[in-house]
Formats: sequence, C-alpha cells, structure tokens
Amino acid sequence: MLRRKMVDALTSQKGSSSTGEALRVRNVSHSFGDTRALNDVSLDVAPGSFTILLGLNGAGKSTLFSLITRLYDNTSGEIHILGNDVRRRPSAALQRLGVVFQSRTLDSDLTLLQNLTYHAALHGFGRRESKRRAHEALKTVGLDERAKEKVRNLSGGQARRVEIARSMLHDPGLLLLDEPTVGLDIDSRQSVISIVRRLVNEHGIGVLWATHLIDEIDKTDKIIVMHKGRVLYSGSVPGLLEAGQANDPASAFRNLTETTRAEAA
Ligand SMILES: Nc1ncnc2c1ncn2[C@@H]1O[C@H](COP(=O)(O)OP(=O)(O)OP(=O)(O)O)[C@@H](O)[C@H]1O
Repeated sequence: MLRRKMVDALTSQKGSSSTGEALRVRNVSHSFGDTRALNDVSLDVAPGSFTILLGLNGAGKSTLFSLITRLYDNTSGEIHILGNDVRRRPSAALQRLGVVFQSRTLDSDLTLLQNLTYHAALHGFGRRESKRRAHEALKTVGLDERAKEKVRNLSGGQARRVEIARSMLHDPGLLLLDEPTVGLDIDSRQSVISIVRRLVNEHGIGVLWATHLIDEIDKTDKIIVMHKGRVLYSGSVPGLLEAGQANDPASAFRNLTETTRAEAA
C-alpha cells in the first residue's frame, strides 16, 4: 500500500514537471446527441496566470468545466490538472482543483463559518484545522468579521466571495470559475475579480475564468476565445487584437466570431 502511494507520488511529480501547466486540455470533443458541444478543444492554463475563457452563450464553456471536474467523462482527448490525468488519476487531479460554479451553492441557513468548516471537513481536515482554514480563507476575501452571520444576510457579491473562499480551503493549484460575476452590480463585480487576481499574483494559482463579459479582460490576461465548441484564439490581448484585426477586444472578438459564422454559412 505504502509502496503504491510512493509510486503514485513519484508519477504525480513526474507528470507535473512533464507538462508544467495548471491545466492542460488536448483534443477534447463532447456531444449531446446530435449537438457537438465541444469540437477538438485544446488549451492550457499556466500556474500564476489569469486566463479568460471568452464565449457567447452556447460556446461550450460549461460543458468544458463539466469535463474538467469529471461531472462528465471525457471519452476523447486528455485533460491534465497539475500533471495528473483526470481519467487515470482522478483523485490526485481533483485534489488540486477548486471550483466556483455558475449557480449559488451555499447553505443560506448556516453561518459563513459553518459553510466553510463543513466543506473543509469534506476535504478531510480535522475540526480545529477546518476552522483555522475557514477563518484564513474568509480573511482573504475580506469577510472574516462576518464569519458568524448567516449567509442569507449577505449580498450577492459577498456570497460569491464566500464561495471563492470555500474553493480555496484546500490550497488548490487550479481554480475554475464559471461566469462568477453574472447578476452582480458593477462594484461587486470589481471586488470579486480583484480578489481572484490577487490570488493569482500572491498564491501563484492558475485561474480559468469563463465569461461572456468582454470588459472583464485586463491587458495582462491570457485569452481563450471559444465559439460553437471550438477554440478560435488562444494567447495574449495584443495577439487577440492582431488576430481579430481590431483596436479593442470587443471588436476583435466580434470579427473573429463573425468570420467563423460567415465561413460556416
Ligand atoms: N445537458 C445538455 N443536453 C443537451 N445539450 C446540451 C446540454 N448542455 C449543453 N448543451 C448544448 O451544448 C452546447 C454548449 O453549451 P454550454 O452550456 O456548454 O455553453 P456555455 O458556453 O456554457 O453557454 P452558457 O453561458 O449559456 O452556459 C449548446 O449548444 C447547448 O445547448
């Protein structure tokens, strides 16, 4: 048993260094009946990078997240989280993954602290360590002073911040956020996005931030444009402007996706 664990640990380290990426997706396709939701998708998220997955409704963002988190099984291609293949080594891969889903998933009748300690316990931490981690995570998102309040008293933006704190309890190396600012006012959106940018800069986490809101792009971000299940562009913001032959990201995005629409017609 111990030997098996050592072999696992060694192959895990080997896997990490062989790809060097927080997330590596290669040639992944997925269909729902006749609908091809993902078509030969390949992309990377580097450690310490804020990567925006930009796509309109129906682009395939949520389907990709469902494959990375193993809600769906990927029957084609490969997905690696910090060097661990999610099919061959699911527990090692998912151990390093934090997720903030599109829909709200906190228990509003519990306090912030109870929500987080409960979740930390699910990760296998003891009572005292769960509490310590919960307070630390709440501090990171600026809500530790409200630890003993019920979640139902929070605004939408504050609840999102608690979900981000929850996703960080087990020190993930990769964080996925699926349209995390939808429905928030402009100040709350700003607060949520700057907290996550800080996590990238201070903790070196690789972040994949799915959105259709182009104004969430910062000039230092890495951008992946998805459209109708395909990756149309992957790279820097200046590279996006060049690929889309435009002076701003919104026009570049429109030019890229409209070209694809015209080609498909
Ligand atoms: N469970 C499902 N059953 C059938 N079709 C689905 C299912 N989930 C997604 N699809 C289809 O797959 C395609 C990609 O959808 P997906 O939800 O992944 O896109 P998205 O970029 O996340 O969009 P949204 O922002 O609207 O969630 C769409 O055509 C969608 O209708």
